[in-house]
Amino acid sequence: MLWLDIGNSRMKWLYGTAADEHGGALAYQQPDDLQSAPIWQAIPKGTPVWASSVANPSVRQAVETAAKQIADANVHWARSEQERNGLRNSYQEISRLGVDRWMVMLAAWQQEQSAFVVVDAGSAITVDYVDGNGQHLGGHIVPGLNLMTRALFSGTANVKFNALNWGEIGPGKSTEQCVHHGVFAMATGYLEYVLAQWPGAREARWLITGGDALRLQSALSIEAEWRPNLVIEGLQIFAEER
Ligand SMILES: Nc1ncnc2c1ncn2[C@@H]1O[C@H](COP(=O)(O)OP(=O)(O)O)[C@@H](O)[C@H]1O
Ligand SMILES: CC(C)(COP(=O)(O)O)[C@@H](O)C(=O)NCCC(=O)O
Ligand SMILES: [K+]
Repeated sequence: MLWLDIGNSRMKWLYGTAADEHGGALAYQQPDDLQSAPIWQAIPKGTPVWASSVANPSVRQAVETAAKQIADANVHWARSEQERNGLRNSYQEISRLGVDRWMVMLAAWQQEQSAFVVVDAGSAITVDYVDGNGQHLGGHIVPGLNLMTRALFSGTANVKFNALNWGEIGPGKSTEQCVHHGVFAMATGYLEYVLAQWPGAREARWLITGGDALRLQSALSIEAEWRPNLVIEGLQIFAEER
């Protein structure tokens, strides 16, 4: 089985048999970039593929084409649901909830069976709160570290630079430092706000995933369990019983 987690910045994969398990990630600009992922050449022809995607339909199309042409494989797409295994979606319009958010909640709920907050720090930072009965209480969507930085780059004339270096929040003494420290303070300060203001959040278990998870985890005042493959773990639950 090949498992794919397709976000707005990167495709992450896990190919698994007990004897042979490997994972990887590829950042993409254009949908077709994903056709060059090395995983397509690495899997046996006809391998079943399960995927969660929050990218646009042309990305889905590119993935289906690569799977078919290179690996003769069909792709099964996960979707958000009203209820599964006692976990209940709070959205009125079920399918509007990002499927990656549903996947991480499924994985977290299976493990915890008690109240949890799950943070997915990718292109966007999503935070979802589930109570001890499996009821999704709702969540937040805010821009991630990269997106916040790019918003500054695109909306100002003199704030532009390359290397990205997160982790500090003190006063900066260069454009790079001022942006890095400030944006990191926004993200961590925001999460501390959720922790302090959502009733019961401090008593809940916290889990964190996504490309910026480790950086944020180390800055949080609450212990959040780092689970790098949480979307794929949810996908495996989704694929189990249909
Ligand atoms: N090679 C990379 N390309 C893009 N983002 C990266 C890369 N390595 C780490 N990141 C960080 O990961 C974040 C994106 O996380 P990820 O979980 O891959 O996003 P998404 O699921 O939205 O595709 C960015 O904010 C960035 O800081
Ligand atoms: C919020 C998201 C953009 C996060 O995507 P990501 O950062 O993982 O690329 C994605 O879950 C999404 O497109 N959600 C749909 C809107 C919603 O969940 O309400
Ligand atoms: K996310």
